Amino acid sequence: MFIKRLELINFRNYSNLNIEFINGFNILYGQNAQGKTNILEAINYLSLLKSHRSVKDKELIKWGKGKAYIKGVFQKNLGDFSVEVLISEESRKEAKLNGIKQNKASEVIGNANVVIFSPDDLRLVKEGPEVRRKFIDNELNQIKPKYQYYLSLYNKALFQRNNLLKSNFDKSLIDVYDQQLAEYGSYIVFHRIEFIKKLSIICRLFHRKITDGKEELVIRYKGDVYEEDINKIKEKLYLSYKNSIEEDLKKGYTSKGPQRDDLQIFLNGVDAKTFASQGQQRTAAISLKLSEIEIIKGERGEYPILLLDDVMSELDILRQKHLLDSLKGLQIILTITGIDDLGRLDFKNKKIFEVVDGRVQIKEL
Ligand SMILES: Nc1ncnc2c1ncn2[C@@H]1O[C@H](COP(=O)(O)OP(=O)(O)OP(=O)(O)O)[C@@H](O)[C@H]1O
Repeated sequence: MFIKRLELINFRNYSNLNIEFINGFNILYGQNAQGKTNILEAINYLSLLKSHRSVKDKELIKWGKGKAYIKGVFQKNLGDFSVEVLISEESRKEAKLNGIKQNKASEVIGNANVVIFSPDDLRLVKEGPEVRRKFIDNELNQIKPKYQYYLSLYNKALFQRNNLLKSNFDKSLIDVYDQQLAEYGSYIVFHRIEFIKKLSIICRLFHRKITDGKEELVIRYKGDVYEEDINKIKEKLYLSYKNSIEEDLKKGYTSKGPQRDDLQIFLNGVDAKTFASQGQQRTAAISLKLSEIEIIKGERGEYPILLLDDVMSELDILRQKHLLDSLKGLQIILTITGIDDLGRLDFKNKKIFEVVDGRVQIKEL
């Protein structure tokens, strides 16, 4: 799949942008704070209907304006399709697929498949569990259209249960939330386990290739409940909320459930978070991200669009080469700040855009 055209009106620092990409290697080049990441953010928004930067929709609207508009025209094997979103200060966002307004976000999410790789992802192994949960959730949001819906229902119920724990509450109400959390949580845990199983096989192979067979990467789901059957997950989750009520009352928050899940990562048999070098951790992160691309290909039958946000500068030459060698055949949209970096990116089919203060022009080298 690839994006042919992107149109932005009053999105971040863009008043009006119309940009045509090639099905190859697209380079957004420019100094800091010019609007390179904003373009990647807009493309990613068309895939997930939310920003990858954990910001509220309103922050995406150009300062002083009331609405922001994003449109992307994509091409996949079966033909072209478009996704449009209108984000407004006052009302709910409106999304269209092929020009037709959709009432359910799940009808729009995941049509455009995008993998975004930013310097934060290079810290996937090193950072706390929330980064790894986000990695898993973003992937599942794309391949399971209902996942984001269940996740938001879960988070709402969790927020209400936590509020109840902190207040003078009627104890019987807690059970209502325990049932809701078990219902929504079982969907989340079931799909996370299934995804991590697939991911573990693919990333092991990738990692062997990237490290010339020197390192063995093993990943494992770490959660309160591990079962294959969704009903068993539901039963066990329900029991874990029930059994932890005394502890939760003391703590003032819900101590069990998928909001605490993690991904354990081992390199040659030892915990990579604690024992691996920074370079090894980064390489493992690359293997995980590359596997994400393969999983989307497996589910959707086509490669996703790959957005690389300033990751090249954080990798040494050898890792840059391994990364780029693994990416042939994908549409890549990449941001860089240094013009010198361009020489190192040895791609034939490329288009270079210079980004200056919310304006983009094609650059011939
Ligand atoms: N809602 C908004 N309205 C107008 N301008 C905005 C808005 N949000 C962010 N900006 C501006 O967008 C610019 C940042 O753009 P972006 O994050 O894309 O930078 P970048 O070119 O990727 O830079 P870097 O190389 O530092 O990552 C900043 O100048 C910021 O002030």
